Amino acid sequence: MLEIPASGPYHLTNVRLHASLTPGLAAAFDADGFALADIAVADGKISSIVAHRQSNSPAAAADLGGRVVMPCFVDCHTHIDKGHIWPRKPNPNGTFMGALNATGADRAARWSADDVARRMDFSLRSAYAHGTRAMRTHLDSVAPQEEISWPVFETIRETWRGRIELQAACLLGIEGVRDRKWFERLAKRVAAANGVLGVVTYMLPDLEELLDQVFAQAIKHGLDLDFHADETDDISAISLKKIAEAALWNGFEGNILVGHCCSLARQPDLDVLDALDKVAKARLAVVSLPMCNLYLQDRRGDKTTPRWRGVTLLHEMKARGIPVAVASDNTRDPFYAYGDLDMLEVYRMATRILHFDHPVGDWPQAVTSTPAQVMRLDGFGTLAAGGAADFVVFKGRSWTELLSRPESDRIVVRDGRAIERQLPDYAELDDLMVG
Ligand SMILES: Nc1ccnc(=O)[nH]1
Repeated sequence: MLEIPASGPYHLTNVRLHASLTPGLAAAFDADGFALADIAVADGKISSIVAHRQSNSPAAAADLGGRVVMPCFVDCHTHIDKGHIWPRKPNPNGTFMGALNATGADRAARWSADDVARRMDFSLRSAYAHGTRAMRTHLDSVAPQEEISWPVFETIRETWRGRIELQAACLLGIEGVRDRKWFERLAKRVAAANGVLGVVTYMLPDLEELLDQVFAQAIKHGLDLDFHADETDDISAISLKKIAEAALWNGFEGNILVGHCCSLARQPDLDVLDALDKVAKARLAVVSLPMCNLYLQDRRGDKTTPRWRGVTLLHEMKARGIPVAVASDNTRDPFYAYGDLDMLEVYRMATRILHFDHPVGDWPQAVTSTPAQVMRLDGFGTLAAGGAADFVVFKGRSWTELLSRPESDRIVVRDGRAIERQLPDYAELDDLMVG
């Protein structure tokens, strides 16, 4: 069995690395983007990565036999304030409206600071064990929840610093911006927590004015933006384009991440081209949530069969240079009954749902370096000499091996050492699920 040395510097030899994740590596990459390499680790950092040479590996090196090694994951769109409430608040019919109503009722009745903190910690332990290094969560910020969840988040972010870098974005329907005084207070609260300003956009008559308010607050406080947009099959939902237009006419210079954008995949080609031109020009980044949207979209709650996948047009976006990511989204809550914040599962499912293959190209960046850039996390999501020795050692030696099994026996290395990767037991949350 492979053991990562528990002390001192060490070498890993015969490691399979992907071209898209190892920018500095000069090696003969194969058609799948892989090359064999040798990695040296010292003092929690990668001291060197070189192309594998049979002849001059140090005698004491651990031979990985061609296993794939990837940098730790970056999960840029989650909802760990909602996570794991399913047992006490299931979605009665699996639809989006069912999810909104169930979550709203559970939030009002149950989301005390202790409840939110314990479920968040559970989620973070799972993500950490699976190999996630950084995460952005949305925090439901409909009054009075913002006063409960943001202080909990700030405490947990400190507790987890160094294991998972945490960011938070506020989440509310954009109609909430109509209460200007309250929204200005919320923006100030978000700024005080060094957070990200977020809203859910849909086609309201005053959408443009409301977007201007959101941009004005982001500019005033120097905040990045994070939207939930067009999470629907309704082709008249074009708020992604409206966000791009608002970014352009407000001259916004911060980072903007837009999630979901499901309706775009249903729109006529000319409308799509127009929207994507604007998205590229406004330098928006887009995250698709393939597991949650496969579950939630095209479900009518009437025992009919879904006919489309719910994901947005990531290939067309990437071809235009728009930064694109995939992420976990919800876990075991009314929006998605499953999930464990395992970014390998997200990547595996995305490969099937979104065709991240044949060729794989640089799609692995969608769960690593691209979300890291959107989140302004320098050096995260790549493997490079001088960078942190934060990586995941898989059993698989190829894409077909890596993406066929759950890889429950992966080794997660943080600061050069293999971590204990025990997943939390669901029973820990049982007392929160009664009543
Ligand atoms: N997909 C989602 C939309 C809104 N809120 C959520 O938690 N999830």
